[in-house]
Amino acid sequence: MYVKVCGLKTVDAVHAAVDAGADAIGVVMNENSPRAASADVAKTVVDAARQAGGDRLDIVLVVNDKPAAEAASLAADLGFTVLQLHGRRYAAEDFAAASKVFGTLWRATSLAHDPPLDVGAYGERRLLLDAPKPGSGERWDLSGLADLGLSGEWLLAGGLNPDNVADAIAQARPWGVDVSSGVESAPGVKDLDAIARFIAAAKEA
Ligand SMILES: O=C(O)c1ccccc1N[C@@H]1O[C@H](COP(=O)(O)O)[C@@H](O)[C@H]1O
Repeated sequence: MYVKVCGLKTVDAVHAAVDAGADAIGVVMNENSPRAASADVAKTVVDAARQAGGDRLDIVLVVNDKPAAEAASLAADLGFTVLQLHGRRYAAEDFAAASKVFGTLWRATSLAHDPPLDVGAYGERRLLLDAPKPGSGERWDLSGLADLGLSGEWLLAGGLNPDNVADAIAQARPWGVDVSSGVESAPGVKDLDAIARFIAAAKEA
């Protein structure tokens, strides 16, 4: 099981995730998020992630409030390896614009937005299915997901935590999982022990 831990802002959190076996870490650069990282913080996290995780770790910039081409330039300038364009504001033409500037794109969406469900529909490398409110920590209805016939490299997100991730995997059968609020002690503050527990639970599922 591929595991991404999102919303990291500190070097300690990067080390906790990498040491526990995370496959990807995410940094949110979204003004209204409790996890919003400045450019300086993002650069520090990216450098620590590169050093700790080497080439095997995906280092993901997450945005949902910036024009796609601007987000792509930011991802390139700061040294990210993946750009996650999150939410319904990003249409196929936004992915086309971003791909001129930056190589690896992920599309994050919600079933509530009735998106195309085939991975790569907008030229993205991976698809992430999230709750309607990104980064809210709210659970959403996973029943029926396994019947949608999703295939390929898609990640489940939204309201996951160390205690529910194994059940969520059994129910939805994703290729990977993604967590943010569920490994925090307060909004924007990562709980290093919860990060390790989440990764262990997902990998054992
Ligand atoms: O975390 C945020 O604040 C955020 C802001 C804008 C776009 C996406 C954001 N987070 C993404 O939401 C998923 C699920 O979060 P949670 O586990 O339910 O809190 C997270 O993996 C991020 O990719």
